[in-house]
Amino acid sequence: MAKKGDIFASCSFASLGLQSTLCDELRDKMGYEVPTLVQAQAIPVILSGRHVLVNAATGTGKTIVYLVPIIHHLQLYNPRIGRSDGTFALVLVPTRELCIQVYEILQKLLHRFHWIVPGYVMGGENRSKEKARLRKGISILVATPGRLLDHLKNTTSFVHTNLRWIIFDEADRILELGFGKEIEEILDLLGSRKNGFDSKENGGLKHSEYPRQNLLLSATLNEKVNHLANISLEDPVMVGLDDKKISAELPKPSHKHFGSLGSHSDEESEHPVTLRSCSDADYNLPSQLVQTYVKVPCGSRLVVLLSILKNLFEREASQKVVVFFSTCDAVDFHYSLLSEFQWSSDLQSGANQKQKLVSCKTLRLHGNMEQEGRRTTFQGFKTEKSALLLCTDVAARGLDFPKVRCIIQYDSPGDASEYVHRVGRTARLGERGDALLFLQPIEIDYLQDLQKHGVSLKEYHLLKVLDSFPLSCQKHHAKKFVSPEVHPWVLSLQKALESFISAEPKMKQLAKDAFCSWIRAYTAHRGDLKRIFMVKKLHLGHVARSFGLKEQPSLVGRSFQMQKKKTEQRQKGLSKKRKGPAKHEYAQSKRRKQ
Ligand SMILES: Nc1ncnc2c1ncn2[C@@H]1O[C@H](COP(=O)(O)OP(=O)(O)OP(=O)(O)O)[C@@H](O)[C@H]1O
Repeated sequence: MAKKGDIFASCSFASLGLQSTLCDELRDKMGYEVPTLVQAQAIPVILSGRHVLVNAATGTGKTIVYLVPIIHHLQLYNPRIGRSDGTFALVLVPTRELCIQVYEILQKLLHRFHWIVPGYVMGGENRSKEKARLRKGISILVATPGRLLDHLKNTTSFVHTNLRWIIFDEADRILELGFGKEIEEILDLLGSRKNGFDSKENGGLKHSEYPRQNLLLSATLNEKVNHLANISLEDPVMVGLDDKKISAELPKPSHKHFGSLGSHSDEESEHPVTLRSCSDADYNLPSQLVQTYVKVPCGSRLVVLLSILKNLFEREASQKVVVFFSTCDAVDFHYSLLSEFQWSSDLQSGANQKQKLVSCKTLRLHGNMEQEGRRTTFQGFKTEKSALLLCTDVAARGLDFPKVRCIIQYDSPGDASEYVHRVGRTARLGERGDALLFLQPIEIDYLQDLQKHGVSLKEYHLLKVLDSFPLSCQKHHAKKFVSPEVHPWVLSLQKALESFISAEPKMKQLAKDAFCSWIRAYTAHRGDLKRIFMVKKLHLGHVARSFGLKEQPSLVGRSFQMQKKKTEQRQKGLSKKRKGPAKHEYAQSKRRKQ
């Protein structure tokens, strides 16, 4: 556990300038006694009306940073705001789950302020019901960008002439998912581009009497956020960014910015915001997070994953664990396998009784699931005391699942910022947490990539875990095995998995589909990471084994060869003229894939 003083400030919410009923609400309804450090730094600045960019570690309470000042101001409006006044604040988030999460926090915070109405619009929901809610009026609206743009264009009864705040939560992710164009259109439609703030009329839109205030928040920032900051923030204050992260190109100090403990410069500046590229900046990670990696040969990956999970839940039956995969198909395959695979325990205990290998409740979450299923999993994993969640990166950003003990990244994340957000689902608000990253021996240079961002990992003691499983028929304890591939436990479990999968047509199909999409995702690693995750170095037979397939199916081989050929052509620049659209398509498919 981190020390209290590393997370919480030594002041009260009231001392930040917040109205007393709201402070009572924070204490009584939310259980918050004092603000976190980032809340103490950012709330007074946001209350002052300045545009702000907040960069703070995962799980430090950034949601409250922007919601509370908005509620503070709205409850002071005299006469009280009503539903017919429409939307005053807009919170943009990258995923549906985050949309619901922010909305639920709002509901709690607004308990005593019933005249301020929260609401949300997002992909996957019923448009006409959303239209009806917008017609009635929503004071604080949480939205995913695509659906919001749809309503801005097509829902005439959506009143936003009083709009005062636009918040980009997980700003970098919104842009990475390819929503850049939508965001620019949204800013234009709302007349909220930089230099448009002071005019009362903009593009036919009547602005409220209050000046606009835009806020950007994330635990990681990238070059695209630079652009967004430049088009949406007017003379912003930086919270949580030290001089290392603000480009050295700028004359210093060029912005009002708060260092890690709130020191600030008073000089004003006309300079645009310039953040250092994420390729050379250190990331903020919770200091109490224990980070490890495990080096596993490709063909043993599946058995090692199952063994580690078995070990985790045997050591501590009541805990929550999240495993990240690169594709929806991989989530589905592992979910079915964990739910259905039963192993004869004669190898383990001498009794001939089949039982589930990992005995815990298993849930899955990915973007190809029906909205209702996504919602049920999301809510279920929040409330469960003990469960295993298998998911894609759709769960990597912003989601606040209480008491997650361990994060396993079975498939490597894209760039280092994704690593930071995935591991950020544990060790929140000073709690303890473990993170384990799977790497194949050929991928080990990824550690250097993380190191560049100040992230260093220790090696996980895999053999100790494998040795801990009783295999009565083998005397493996007497012998030391240096590689997991030849460990008797690994060999027998692999054999059992392969027999199970080959005997079950449904499982076999899931395994094949997962194999294909895993290869596609591996091929899609971008930029610098292609140097580490090289498809041509993969042994496809071993990849097949990692999906419990005895051999690489020929059909799969052909589709992979086609994929590989396309990639090689692209790398050689043969398809240069398709480069632009291809990038866009990648972003589109990324939104669907995760
Ligand atoms: N002042 C506070 N006192 C106690 N708990 C708090 C306080 N502020 C926030 N929390 C709790 O801290 C947890 C993390 O908050 P939140 O999800 O806003 O973090 P975050 O910084 O946005 O994380 P991420 O970067 O992962 O999105 C939540 O469970 C929230 O209820």
